[in-house]
Amino acid sequence: MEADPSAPVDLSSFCVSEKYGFLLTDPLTDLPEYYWIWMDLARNVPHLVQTHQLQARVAEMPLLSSSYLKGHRELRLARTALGFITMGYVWQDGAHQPAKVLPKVLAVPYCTVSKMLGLPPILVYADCVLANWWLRDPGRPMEIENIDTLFMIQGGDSCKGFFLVSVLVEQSACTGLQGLATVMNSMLTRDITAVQEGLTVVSDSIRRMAEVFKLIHKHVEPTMFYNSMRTFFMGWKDNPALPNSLWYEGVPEQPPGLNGLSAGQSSALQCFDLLLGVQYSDETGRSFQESMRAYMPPPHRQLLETVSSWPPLRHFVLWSSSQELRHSYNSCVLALADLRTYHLNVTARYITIPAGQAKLIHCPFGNSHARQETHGSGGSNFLPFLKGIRDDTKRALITDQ
Ligand code: HEM
Repeated sequence: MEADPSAPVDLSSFCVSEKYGFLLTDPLTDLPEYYWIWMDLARNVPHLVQTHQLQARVAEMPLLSSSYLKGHRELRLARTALGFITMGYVWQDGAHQPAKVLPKVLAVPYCTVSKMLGLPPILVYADCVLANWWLRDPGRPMEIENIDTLFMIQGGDSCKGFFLVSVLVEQSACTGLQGLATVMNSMLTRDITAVQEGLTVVSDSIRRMAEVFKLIHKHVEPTMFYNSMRTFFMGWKDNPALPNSLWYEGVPEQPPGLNGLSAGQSSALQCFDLLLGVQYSDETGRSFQESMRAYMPPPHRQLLETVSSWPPLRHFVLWSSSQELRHSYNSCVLALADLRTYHLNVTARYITIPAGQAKLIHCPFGNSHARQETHGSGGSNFLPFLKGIRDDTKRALITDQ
């Protein structure tokens, strides 16, 4: 879809809903009976991995046709189920002993469904967060006690907590996306007051995201995150444990090496960066952020392209000479920088500190942990990357000089 900056932005055309933002609206919880085996294995991944049975159970699976899947939500549920089975299958025996071949019964339908959705055949944020939730009581608000996951990986309640807190952070971004559309559309009509109001909505939403993010401390235990969950998030791009990537059996066109799961695959912060004109100064950081877009659903990717091709907000703020508008813009930039500072502190608690403890107890995984200390599951050398991107955010502030 080509961006047309003379026409107003309509978020629904990018599969962004008023109520749920980038989250999939009302994900289905079950597939047609024909696919019961996928759902059965996917729902039981933690137990089957724990007992080292998943690979054997996959080997017994029949090769199912994807052609009975109807509509977007069935495809998303099928993809999410196959994604959880795949991660469990590859990492069942630990970070040091991954499966090198994904068998045909899994690889073929997974690649087919992924192609239909325009996503790579690996578990991404759009699966395990955006499409992996349901409301226990649809009449009650979306709070952590009232939502649940469809699928999990190792890590018990911490895994559930990690996915659900991310769901709630995404939901908090929802009003910010409405604000973003207001800002973009009001720039077209040069309505300074409406741009300012839109920016206030965006910064309130980013602050709310940061507030909700704090729930992570209550619901995710650092050692569980570091020792149990992260292995299952790892991908097969530049991963020394899989030097030849993963072979998708029976698939004529082999996918390239694929990055592991990262919340960097969320479109929300990238959307706000593009709106505010945050420039990634470091080449590695820039290419990481850009590469993450291939792991986002195509309509969300298109929204990012549209925001990036819009007339720049920073120029508009400078052109307006309005102190109030400049203040609202700067307040938004600061809210985003604060969220990133908070996120950095979270990575210290969940990666740096447990990594130090693993070293002290002579972790048997040896080298595979050496990489896990410095690299995020998405594959970035995360500390300089996250610090750099936080500093880039601050640099977007409009000062008097
Ligand atoms: C235990 C909690 C978390 C940890 C340890 C963590 C860790 C990381 C790491 C290591 C990266 C670097 C990229 C990579 O290689 O994966 C990253 C990036 C990122 N994470 Fe998290 N993360 C956590 C939770 C979250 C949550 C809940 C969100 C929001 C939904 C989030 C949003 C992001 C974003 C947007 C990036 C890309 C960098 C940026 O735009 O600032 N993270 N995270």
